Amino acid sequence: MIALRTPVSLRHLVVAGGQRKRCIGGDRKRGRAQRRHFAGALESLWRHSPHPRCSPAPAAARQSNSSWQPPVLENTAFEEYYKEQQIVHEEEWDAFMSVLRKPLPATFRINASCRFLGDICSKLENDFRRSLECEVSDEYGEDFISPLTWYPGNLAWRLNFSRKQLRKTEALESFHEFLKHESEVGNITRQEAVSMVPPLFLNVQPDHHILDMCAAPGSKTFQLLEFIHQSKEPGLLPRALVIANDFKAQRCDLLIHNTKRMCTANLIVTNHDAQNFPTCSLAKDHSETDKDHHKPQRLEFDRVLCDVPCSGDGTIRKSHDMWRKWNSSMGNEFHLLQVNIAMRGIALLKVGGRMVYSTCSMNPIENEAVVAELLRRSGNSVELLDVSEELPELVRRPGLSTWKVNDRGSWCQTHEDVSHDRKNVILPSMFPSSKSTHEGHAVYNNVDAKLEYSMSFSRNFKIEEMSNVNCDTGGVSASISAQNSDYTSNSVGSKSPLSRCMRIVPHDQDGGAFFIAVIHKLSPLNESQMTKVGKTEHPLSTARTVGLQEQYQPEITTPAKKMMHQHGIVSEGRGDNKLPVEQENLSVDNQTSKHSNLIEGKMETDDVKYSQTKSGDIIHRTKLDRQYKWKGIDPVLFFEDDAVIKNIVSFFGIEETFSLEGRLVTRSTDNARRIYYISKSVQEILEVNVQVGEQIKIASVGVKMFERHRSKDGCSCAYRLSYEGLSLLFPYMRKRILYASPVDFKQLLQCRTINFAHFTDARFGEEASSLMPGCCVVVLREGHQDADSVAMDPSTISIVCWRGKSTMNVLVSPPDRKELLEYRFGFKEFNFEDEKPNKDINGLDEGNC
Ligand SMILES: C[S@@+](CC[C@H](N)C(=O)[O-])C[C@H]1O[C@@H](n2cnc3c(N)ncnc32)[C@H](O)[C@@H]1O
Repeated sequence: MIALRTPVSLRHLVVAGGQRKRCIGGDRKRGRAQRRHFAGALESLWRHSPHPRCSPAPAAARQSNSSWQPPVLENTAFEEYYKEQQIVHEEEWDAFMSVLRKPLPATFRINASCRFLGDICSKLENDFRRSLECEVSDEYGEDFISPLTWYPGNLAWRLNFSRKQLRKTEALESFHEFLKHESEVGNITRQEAVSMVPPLFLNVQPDHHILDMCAAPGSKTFQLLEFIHQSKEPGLLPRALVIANDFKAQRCDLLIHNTKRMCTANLIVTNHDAQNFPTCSLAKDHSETDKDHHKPQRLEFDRVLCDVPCSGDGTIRKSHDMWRKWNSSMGNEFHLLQVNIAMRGIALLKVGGRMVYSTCSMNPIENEAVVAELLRRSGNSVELLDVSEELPELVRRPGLSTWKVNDRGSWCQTHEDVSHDRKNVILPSMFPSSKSTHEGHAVYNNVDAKLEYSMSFSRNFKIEEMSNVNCDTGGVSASISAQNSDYTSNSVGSKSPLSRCMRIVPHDQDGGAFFIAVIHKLSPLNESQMTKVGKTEHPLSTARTVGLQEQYQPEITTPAKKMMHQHGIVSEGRGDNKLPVEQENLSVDNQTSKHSNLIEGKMETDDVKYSQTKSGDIIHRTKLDRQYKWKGIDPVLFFEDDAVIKNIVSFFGIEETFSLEGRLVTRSTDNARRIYYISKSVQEILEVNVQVGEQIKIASVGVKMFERHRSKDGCSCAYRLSYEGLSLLFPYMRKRILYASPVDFKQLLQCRTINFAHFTDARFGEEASSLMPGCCVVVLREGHQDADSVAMDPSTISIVCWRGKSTMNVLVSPPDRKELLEYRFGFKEFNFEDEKPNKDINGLDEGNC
């Protein structure tokens, strides 16, 4: 049996009230909005609760805010619009609408490349699936938690309740805590099931260069990173790389924060309008003189994910606001931006490469109309792939072949129906009709529109079942394909094979809605197609469209935003050398983490004069900043200070086989406080970028590997290791390594600081005390005979520590320590919430244990 933790709901109201006191100026407004939001949330919980006891009295919510209104899950315009568009069959309409009003089941994905994959899966199966089942099966059914059958490797799971119910149900508290913690350390990503689909259709390989054009908040980027890191050996990096881009700087911050959990050297986060994502072509004369012919001469990608900004009405089940906001012009407003972004994606795609176009909208103007336009513009350079054999268990429907365009309440079948003064807003490309002169497309003229129509309601159809459909688009000359955008026909159905697009509809699998199309590039775009990509003007400027998107999309909300604030996350390259106030005010915490930069403060110094390059100095850098073309973003600089590198190499005993040349970077205003490590593939891109005059605006790159400290313990190396980069470097380290017994290792994780004399294994205490002060690595000693076998064993557990005057101090964040304690030692009671940060690395000498 379950019971709602009513006090939690009340606590939310109290918190909201409490915030009011603290609010000043504009924040007061936000406080009011938040209270309204909480009241709405309570009411919504009440409405949707499957259990009468889950019903906090709406009166209580009303008391807190007199303007409280129950959420209205209705919108007549929405219903009329989609009925007219026939996005589902008439008989299905009620089922469709009723599912839209139900809470969305919570779903999550396990990180395929995480270290404790087996432990997490077994915990899910044993601790939660079996044991919780008896407790909650009355309410949520026997299968209250089950894997999504279509997701490879049983790595994605679905719950029989929404995220809200998960938060509010007492019996699920430990499960909720588990999900929160695992998300924080990067083992789990809480993501809507349908949103997991597009990356799966990219068929990513370990050597692929991948562009994620509109990437924030980064759940799909994270998936792509998982794919490329799945089969890595300890210390070896894949050849692949991901460039994750987003136009909005604030959303780039979120993207950086979320992808940091992956600790990857193979990621570049960029901040461009995807419509104009740079090509970075090297001049011909340069490529001819370049000896290394394997180096990229132009930025091109094997895979492009084009998950474009959209009206987002496919998320209506979780964004209740959408019911109120939705109007029929939303889809129209995004259409051309989507076409332009996707055309840029096609231009950047290698011949033979795959691009996935996707939206979380149900609107054909943002979906099939965009794909049809891409096919028209690209002519025989691309084909729409039939992927019906891939992910066969995923229930999906074919794309529509007919739709209409609604302009201010009037329906138009063709562009000719559009009133004269609206013709530049309602574009020809929004209509299915086109008189394609394209031979390849002409093949589809034979397809009976009725056949496609009826097929659009059958599930998981096979393209082969369509007798006369042929996807060969070859043999069309460039001059013919250049004429493809001809919209003069009066026919209503599209001539493109749009049934190959995929629509995921909410009532098929009790999820959200999504649209996916997979495009294969057959030959380079010709010049006129390329020019068109650059020249198309939107009746709405990009700024306006982004503004629209802000309006329609839920803001980056609380938990993630709060975390970013707590951890002082900003785009690493943005700003003016200033840390956020919160971060600056943090006194030294002796933890480092992939989630935070908390180690700053006393362990680092700004008064060390640092030479950026062999010849450079601070003045040189300031000049460089002034020259740098991207305002507000710090340039990425290759770290080439030989003296510092030699010192680090010798201090930690880093083997020559670990490539450092050209693989260390820093940011210009960072004063080389942090040094990041990049993969070979990233290095090559950065080199090309330098050669082409910094065309790529880089917000974040690589994995943090070294951080400068300012300890006065007498350490001979100015840098310490970062836990984020440890797994990569450790197999190549020969010095500064200590081996602790399980008892001492566990104690270190629990206490953070231990006096040398207090280790259970006295010999370990002596070894620690005889080590020179400074950063070191403590390895869990278990069954290993020699250093080589330890280093190359992927299951080796090691942590970054600081050997102080008389103590050993752990430099690992609380969530990471919790993870190690739980999965390595089965210790579940570790609660770090109340843990106070240590004030000072020297103060640690008192020792906590
Ligand atoms: C649908 S969301 C992407 C979701 C993301 N792929 C994920 O799975 O987490 C669309 C994103 O596009 C970004 N965006 C909007 N206009 C853009 C543009 N012109 N170029 C690049 N990104 C843009 C928005 O900031 C937003 O983060």
